Amino acid sequence: MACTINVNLPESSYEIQIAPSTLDKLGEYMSKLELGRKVLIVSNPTVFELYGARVVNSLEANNYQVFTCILPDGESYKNLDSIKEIYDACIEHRLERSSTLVALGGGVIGDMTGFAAATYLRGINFIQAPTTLLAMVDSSIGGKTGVNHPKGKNLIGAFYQPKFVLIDPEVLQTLPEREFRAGMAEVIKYGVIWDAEFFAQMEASTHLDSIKTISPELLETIIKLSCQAKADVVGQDEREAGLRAILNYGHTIGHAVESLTGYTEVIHGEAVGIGMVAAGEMAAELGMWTKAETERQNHLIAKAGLLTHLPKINIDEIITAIQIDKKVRDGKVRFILPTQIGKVEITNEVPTDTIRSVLNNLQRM
Ligand SMILES: NC(=O)c1ccc[n+]([C@@H]2O[C@H](COP(=O)([O-])OP(=O)(O)OC[C@H]3O[C@@H](n4cnc5c(N)ncnc54)[C@H](O)[C@@H]3O)[C@@H](O)[C@H]2O)c1
Ligand SMILES: O=C(O)C(=O)C[C@@H](O)[C@H](O)[C@H](O)COP(=O)(O)O
Ligand SMILES: [Zn+2]
Repeated sequence: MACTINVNLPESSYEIQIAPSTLDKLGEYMSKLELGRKVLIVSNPTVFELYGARVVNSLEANNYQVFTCILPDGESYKNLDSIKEIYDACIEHRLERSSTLVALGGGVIGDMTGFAAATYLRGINFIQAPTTLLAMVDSSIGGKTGVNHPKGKNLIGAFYQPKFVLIDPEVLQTLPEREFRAGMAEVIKYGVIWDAEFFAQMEASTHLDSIKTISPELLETIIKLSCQAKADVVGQDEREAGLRAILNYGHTIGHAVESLTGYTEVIHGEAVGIGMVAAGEMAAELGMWTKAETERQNHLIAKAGLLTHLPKINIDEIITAIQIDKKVRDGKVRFILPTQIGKVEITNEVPTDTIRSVLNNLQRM
């Protein structure tokens, strides 16, 4: 299944390499870029125990001097304290401008490592080695890096691109099923916002809800088409001046749900699934697409084993939380809403009554 996808950008194009056992080739890939000899691997105990030795061996075999920074596991550690731990390790090991940070883990590790790389010495090299489905198909690509603030998701960050992304799909075999399903939410997102054919292919498939039973061919397609969709969008609008906002489909309500449930009860991908259901229902209320299309979308989300109703959260708190969404303009919350499977639009404003009634209905389900 080896394949290369290019992320074409004005100043910092790079490759996404997808191949089995590719983690063992990280050192080799790095050598081609003529980077400095010092490398700091940023990971967490869960992932490092499983895959750290392979990455260390590959780097050492290519004459890199390797250091590690192992952060606690979990979204609740995606904060500035963890970034300070990365800076401390960089300083302790005298990392230089030519040195490299390697993010080995899911989206939490990837977002934090990218932010530390963007800011340490005003910018050093970084590489994404994603180990969750979500990180492979979404967070490792496109250069959105950052951390959460107690008041909301990803409020502090920078756009900063990796030198390359190395995807070894075999590592998904150890991923907990819940995390696999969460990744499927971002995969389904690409079908709704960008690729109707891909959506239909998933609709016609079975076993979308388990890494143990999904067919290897479908998994391969899912990773490739998702990476391609993300690369296409980011290639047209690196810094979210316009088009890129479509990648935020489902995230306005999703981020509020995630933060209001303390980042553990509902994890990112699950919250995005609920957010897509809410956005689809809003679009139907506003006559932007049909009820039948909403049901097609919701059916696929449910088939991937994801929640389609809103957990018990105070709806006023959700309405308040969405006011700090990054798409807010002139104080108005803007939503990405679908017009048909494969197409979405950014709205100017959705009446608060519509938001409230959709959320109420989703909670009663
Ligand atoms: N930058 C972006 O464009 C972007 C896009 C989407 C999501 N995100 C961010 O990504 C984060 C979510 O990332 P995530 O879903 O990868 O969660 P995560 O990073 O928390 O990883 C999920 C869990 O899986 C474990 N894990 C990772 N790989 C494993 C493997 N191969 N085997 C066994 N266990 C493994 C991790 O230790 C963790 O416990 C959120 O913070 C979200 O905001 C960023
Ligand atoms: O890459 C993007 O652009 C996205 O919006 C991808 C999202 O899946 C991701 O969760 C992103 O981190 C959300 O961005 P934010 O700007 O709303 O924090
Ligand atoms: Zn996301």
